[in-house]
Amino acid sequence: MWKPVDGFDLEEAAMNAVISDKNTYVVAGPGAGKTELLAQRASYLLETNRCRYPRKILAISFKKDAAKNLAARVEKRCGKELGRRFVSLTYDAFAKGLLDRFYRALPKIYQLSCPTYDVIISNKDIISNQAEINSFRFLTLPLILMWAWIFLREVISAQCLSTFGGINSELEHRYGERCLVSSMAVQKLPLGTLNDDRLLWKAVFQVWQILLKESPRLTFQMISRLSEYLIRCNPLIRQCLILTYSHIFLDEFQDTTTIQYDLIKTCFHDSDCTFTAVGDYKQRIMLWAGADRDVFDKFETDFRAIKLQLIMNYRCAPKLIQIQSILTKKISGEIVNISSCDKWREEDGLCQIWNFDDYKQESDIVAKKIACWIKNENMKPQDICILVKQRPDKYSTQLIKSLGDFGIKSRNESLLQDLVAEELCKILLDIMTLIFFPKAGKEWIEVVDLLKRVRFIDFQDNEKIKLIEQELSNFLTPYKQDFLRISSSEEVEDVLANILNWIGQEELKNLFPQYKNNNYYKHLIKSIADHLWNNFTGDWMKTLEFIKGKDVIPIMTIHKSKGLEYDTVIFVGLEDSAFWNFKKQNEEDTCAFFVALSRAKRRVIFTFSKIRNTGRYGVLCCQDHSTIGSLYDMLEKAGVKNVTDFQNVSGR
Ligand SMILES: Nc1ncnc2c1ncn2[C@@H]1O[C@H](COP(=O)(O)OP(=O)(O)OP(=O)(O)O)[C@@H](O)[C@H]1O
Repeated sequence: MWKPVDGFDLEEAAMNAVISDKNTYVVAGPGAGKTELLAQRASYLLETNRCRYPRKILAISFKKDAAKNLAARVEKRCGKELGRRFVSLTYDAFAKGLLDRFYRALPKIYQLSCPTYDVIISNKDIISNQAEINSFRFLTLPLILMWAWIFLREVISAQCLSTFGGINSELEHRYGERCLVSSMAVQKLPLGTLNDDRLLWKAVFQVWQILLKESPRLTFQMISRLSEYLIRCNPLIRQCLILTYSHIFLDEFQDTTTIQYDLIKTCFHDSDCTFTAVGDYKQRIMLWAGADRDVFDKFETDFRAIKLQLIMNYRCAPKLIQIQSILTKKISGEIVNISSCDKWREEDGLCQIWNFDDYKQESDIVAKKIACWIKNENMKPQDICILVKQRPDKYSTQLIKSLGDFGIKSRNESLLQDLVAEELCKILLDIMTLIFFPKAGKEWIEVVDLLKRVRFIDFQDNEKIKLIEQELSNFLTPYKQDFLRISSSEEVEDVLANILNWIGQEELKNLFPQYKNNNYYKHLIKSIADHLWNNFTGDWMKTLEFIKGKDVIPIMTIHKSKGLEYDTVIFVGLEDSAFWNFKKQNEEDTCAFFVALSRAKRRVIFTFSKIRNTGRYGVLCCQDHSTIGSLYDMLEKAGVKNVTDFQNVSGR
């Protein structure tokens, strides 16, 4: 009989979800082991061949690093060989992969004019990029001053709507830019009338045509709509998908948007694929990005899915679970009795609010405290996380300096988190590590394994594997000198390109189809080179460790912290200006607060500073917390202590 892997004990409902042959959705709070449940289920399905060879499991997450972490967990639980049949992607990568492979199968009117297209990250750039192009046509004098350009841009941007694909002035008058861009992916394709508004439909259609046909540029939402359309129009492609994947996992299901749900439904509804979705209503923090409030109900109805609830919290200490229960009641009205795991004592867990006169005092004290913990509690920097609601640059610059004074490294993850999660980045960092430290065992195994896959070498063909190892060893030796001579980011890029040439760029792209888009591939190599060079301090090995996050305190937004966990979390700036939209999105911000609180295993500190440099150009602003008073009320109700006296903090 199959038993959970790696000595994990699963509560009854979790075990039922792991071995279920029905569509299920698991609703559970933070730290309940939802992600672990997916990893265990993957092991179960692969080890028992319930996921029948050669079919695979498709897991879909929101963030690149979440997809990567899940794949790593599965590989750890059931080994590399079986782990290859676990395909872990983000929603965006799944949709883009379909479009990139099958774009030719789209009906003519929605076909791309060429196979490569740029991805528009922000909706607002749908129009403003075009505005720039058009405006340059008007502004032929290169010497026009910058301020004039910024001013004109606003005006031109509005004008652009009328010139944009010949949209007439009536449309321009009737619909602002915002209305148009937010309507682009609202409907499934082909476009019909939007709320019977024929003119709006016409305008949206024209913008679609321009973005598809004239130097193609698409948002991920548009990519999802196109993928959904092409699957709907091509039953054979859908059949291929169904034959490839027998089981589908959906992580963080509470944040699924209607567009994403439509795509999944079109791909796999009424098939023999079995779904497992996991999520937590209280961690729904993507409403602003279109998360569908009814997604659990839709899923239950459409897929006749069975609901399972978990009651454990394996992550957090009991005192923190108590505080979370108070928030849970406020967010969902539920009174649930969550149990902690038995590694904790009843009194374990600490939550405090630290109050400061200004942000400099805050940085100074927080850095000292962290230095104390690292020294006295034997903690590693990566056991600690600094969270902010938004703009890590504004909220953490001073703190990074103060930590640096204690020799503690910290970094803003928003610049690196996604990049480091890229396969390409991992491959290059592994090879660079081997160049400087040929005995790095883990990296050696990873690179040899990659070469075996790229060169189609049987995993048991020891002779050929030896040859590959020799080839790798010969390749690495001269590169150390090349790196030591480097004096610019461009030169790093050249060396990286040489490494990739040696592996075989086309072969790599076949193995990782996400890199078939050449623009994206080149952009990635450039970003990796820039980050390596910008963080180079004279010692390449140290630079590599920094990029990998070794001995570095991560600083990130709450959104980036989803799914992650740390011994200690310090949330900087529990203040009105950080939660600037609290009145309008009270529910979502309260959920965000809940996510922040629940990332900590043992200790969570919230800071409040009376003065902070949050104004434009770093202008000092007085801070308040009356608007987010309900968050303070909850903490007070949970008995969380306010600390104002830091006299005895030494840090040394
Ligand atoms: N059955 C289990 N026994 C012991 N530890 C577990 C078990 N399941 C999960 N854990 C541990 O608990 C922690 C939280 O697990 P996991 O990340 O899977 O939770 P989650 O429900 O996905 O959390 P969140 O929604 O807050 O991101 C991890 O450190 C994981 O290794």
